Amino acid sequence: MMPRLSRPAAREEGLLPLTPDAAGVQGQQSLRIVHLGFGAFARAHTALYTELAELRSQDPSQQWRVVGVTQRSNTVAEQLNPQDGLYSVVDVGPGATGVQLVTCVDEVLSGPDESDAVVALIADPQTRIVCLTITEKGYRLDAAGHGIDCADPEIQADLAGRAPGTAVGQIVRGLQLRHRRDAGPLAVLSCDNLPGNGELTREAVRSFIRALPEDGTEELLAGVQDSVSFPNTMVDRMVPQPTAETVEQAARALGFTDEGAVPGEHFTQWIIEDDFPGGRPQWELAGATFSDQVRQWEDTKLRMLNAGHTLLASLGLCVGAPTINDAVQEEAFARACREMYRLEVLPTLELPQGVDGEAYGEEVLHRFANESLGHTTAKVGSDGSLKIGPRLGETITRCLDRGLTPQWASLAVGAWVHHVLHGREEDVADPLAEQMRRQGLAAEGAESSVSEVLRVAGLFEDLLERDELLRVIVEWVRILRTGDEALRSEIIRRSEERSSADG
Ligand SMILES: NC(=O)c1ccc[n+]([C@@H]2O[C@H](COP(=O)([O-])OP(=O)(O)OC[C@H]3O[C@@H](n4cnc5c(N)ncnc54)[C@H](O)[C@@H]3O)[C@@H](O)[C@H]2O)c1
Ligand SMILES: O=P(O)(O)OC[C@@H](O)[C@@H](O)[C@H](O)[C@H](O)CO
Repeated sequence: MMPRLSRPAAREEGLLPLTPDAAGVQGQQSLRIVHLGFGAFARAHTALYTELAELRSQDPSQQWRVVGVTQRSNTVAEQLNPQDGLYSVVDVGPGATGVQLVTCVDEVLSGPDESDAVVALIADPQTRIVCLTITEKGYRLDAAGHGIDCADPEIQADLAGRAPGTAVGQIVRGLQLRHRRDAGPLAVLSCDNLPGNGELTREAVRSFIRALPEDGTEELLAGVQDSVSFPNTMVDRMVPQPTAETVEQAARALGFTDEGAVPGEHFTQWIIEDDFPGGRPQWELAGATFSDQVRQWEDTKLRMLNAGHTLLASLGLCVGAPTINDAVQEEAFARACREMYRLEVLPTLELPQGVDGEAYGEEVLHRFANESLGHTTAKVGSDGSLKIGPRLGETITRCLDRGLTPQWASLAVGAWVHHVLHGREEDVADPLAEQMRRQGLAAEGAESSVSEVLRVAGLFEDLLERDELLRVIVEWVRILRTGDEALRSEIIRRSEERSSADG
């Protein structure tokens, strides 16, 4: 049997250098990143950038270490802690360069079970950055997205003073303690796929503080204003969930069993606002770009890549395509994606300087076709009630404002609604799944059924007053009801109709 990965074993095999003391590096100051939501993406992207930056840094006086925090299940803690925090990232698909061992993680704490320890770490002066990859739903925002949802029972329990169970609760309790101790400045860095993720996290934190029942909230708000930054950032790397094959690939490369190995496509990008008052790793050495055009990058990525992902995942779920690669191999679905980019997204998008929108779209489609990735339509298509707005809302609004019918973006919405209403119940992964289906199916007629699902999801409420949007979504849902072949032919027919109109 292959031995389990650990620091002593890896050192013995020459995978790790000797300990810092033995290597003679004196006076190192270890600074800390606390990463809330230490799932697959955090390990294959953000922590990997820290690892590579540390490896390439010429500055031995500072060393950055990461403590991961699980939020819901303790699987990652159970995988990484017996390995002394070590794990590997397996590059898969075109351009893959192999397996990278990540050594910068000290430990993984359990958010649910060790909440007080998490708060204490956030408050520790050596902690300079709190990162988040907690998924869209982890922010527990109100329907308008302007702050936390004070009606959420978990938020209420955190506000009432229990050891905090939500990510925003953990951050605020940590900031409270930090403020009392005068522990110095901090950056809170949301790396989730949300537009304006930094601003949105700032608002979540501020609204939580405002809702606290205790005294001293004004002072804390002022402290946050003075010493806590919330940089916006765009993150990009397709990271599917690890499988047994990932563990096997890592084992072949390392000679150890790595229960925490994660896969990722070779492509990776990170654009960040440079606002880290307590310092930061030299992530630029690992390929990150510090830019004042983060908003344009975020919009481009969300409205092109993530919207395309949502379109393909929803269509794939409707026709039984298990992966994004399977979905994009379907000529009709790839066409739908291209048409959405060409006719609806690009004409209404402000691209970052120097980016060619058409080439960006083609590259994204090429990345979707990575057959080694196994990115499932189930995972990408999950939580549609929270993802559709940030990915498709802006495109739909801007098209309607210009008098254009956003029929391809509406196909993504229609396919998702169809899946919610008629997919196998166990396949609809969404916090509102049960309510959307029950109320949607109880409504009389296709139109009411679709608008009921969208209403429960809090999507496009103001836009639905414009008949055009509801009409086109309902049309797609009707086509989807008639079967997969009818759907494919209708997509091809409409795209050809459009091409001949253009030509
Ligand atoms: N996987 C990717 O390709 C990718 C790429 C770019 C950005 N991201 C961002 O990273 C996020 C996580 O993706 P992942 O691949 O790591 O997923 P994952 O399922 O591996 O991990 C999700 C993490 O979020 C936490 N989480 C889930 N629900 C939560 C909740 N209600 N409250 C608090 N925490 C919660 C989990 O505990 C876990 O740590 C995505 O939602 C996205 O915003 C992912
Ligand atoms: O991670 P989610 O669930 O927010 O979205 C699923 C995918 O669209 C997403 O993770 C992409 O793979 C990623 O954004 C690529 O950078």
